[in-house]
Amino acid sequence: MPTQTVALPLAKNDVRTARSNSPRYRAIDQLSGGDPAMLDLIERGKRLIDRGIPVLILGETGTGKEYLSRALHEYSERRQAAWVAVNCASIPESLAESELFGYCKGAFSGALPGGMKGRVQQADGGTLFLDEIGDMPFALQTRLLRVLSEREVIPLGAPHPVPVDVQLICATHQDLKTLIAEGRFREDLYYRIAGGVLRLPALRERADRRRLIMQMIADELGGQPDEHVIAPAALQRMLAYPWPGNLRQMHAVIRYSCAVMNDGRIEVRDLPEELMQFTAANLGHTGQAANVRPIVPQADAMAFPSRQSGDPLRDERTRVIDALVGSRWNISAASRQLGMCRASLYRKLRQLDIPHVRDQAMPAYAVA
Ligand SMILES: Nc1ncnc2c1ncn2[C@@H]1O[C@H](COP(=O)(O)OP(=O)(O)OP(=O)(O)O)[C@@H](O)[C@H]1O
Repeated sequence: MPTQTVALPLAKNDVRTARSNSPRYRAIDQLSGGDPAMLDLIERGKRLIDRGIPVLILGETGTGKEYLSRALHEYSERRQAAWVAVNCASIPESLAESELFGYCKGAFSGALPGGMKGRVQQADGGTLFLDEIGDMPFALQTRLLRVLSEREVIPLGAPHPVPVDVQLICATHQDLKTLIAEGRFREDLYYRIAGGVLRLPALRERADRRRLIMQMIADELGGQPDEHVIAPAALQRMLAYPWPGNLRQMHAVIRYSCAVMNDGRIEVRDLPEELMQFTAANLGHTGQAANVRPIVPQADAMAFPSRQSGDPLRDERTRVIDALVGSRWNISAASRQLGMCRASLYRKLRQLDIPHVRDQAMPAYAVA
């Protein structure tokens, strides 16, 4: 199945030129681990895709917009033809027109002798994925609008238009309505590209995080999902973490953890720094608590006096809090996990300034 990505000479940040090294795309039905909003979105996407309706995928960075675009193409009747991705944010304005629409022999000095087919024409019969559409230069928006309404392109220097038939999928993390209000995005183009809008949920809002984590670990290690490959405290931390970088960040964390773990099991110490430093108590400060289901009454993190970095007791305190949160404050289970008796754990709580949950009006910890 042909796949093309833009590798513009001056594009410094088109990360997708690396796709050929790690193209682990998923089929459309594998994009959800059972999250109801995702299941609904997938069903709507499947119904839309072969109707000649342009699809607009919205979502925060790293929520899987490109994966969804690719999966929709693979599901569609156009799957035998090309899926051509263009990152509108990384096209230098001076090259944009020729890259997108192509040019004829001798169109300008420095042009390839035989001319060049533009990306739109390369996607003929298949799918054109315009990523970061909100960053498309205004002048180019006007040209694109014409292509979409006339269903033809005029390569630079060409005497006649060339008909094209593409399924258009656009994506952006930006609020296009705001860009329109600011005069940075054409309203008529918006209505042309937003035939069907699919809004991907942020990872912190998804109810299928546990299954996603297990599936990503299984993919990384090869094999079936298996909860034994991750310690409960490490899993709890991943479930409670707000994932500002969404699936991209989760994937990177899992790759890292699988690379550094010992004895085939991910422990808290195998998590990268941002998760090591994260304790559920941070939720009170990040404002993410609304997306996280509390296991104990919600709380003010100040209830647990925090220790500064460099404090030798800090790591131990984090480890103890994780065990307590992971066991839902079951002291016997937490002490077993920490390898100490119940009396020692109570002593530790006093030594590390961790008030027992029952002694607080509003204890601080939450898990997903
Ligand atoms: N369903 C999935 N399963 C596993 N990993 C995924 C999935 N979706 C996305 N990823 C991971 O997240 C990364 C980002 O995905 P993708 O490029 O589709 O997101 P995006 O929303 O288009 O990002 P951006 O807004 O930055 O362009 C992928 O490279 C992959 O590592």
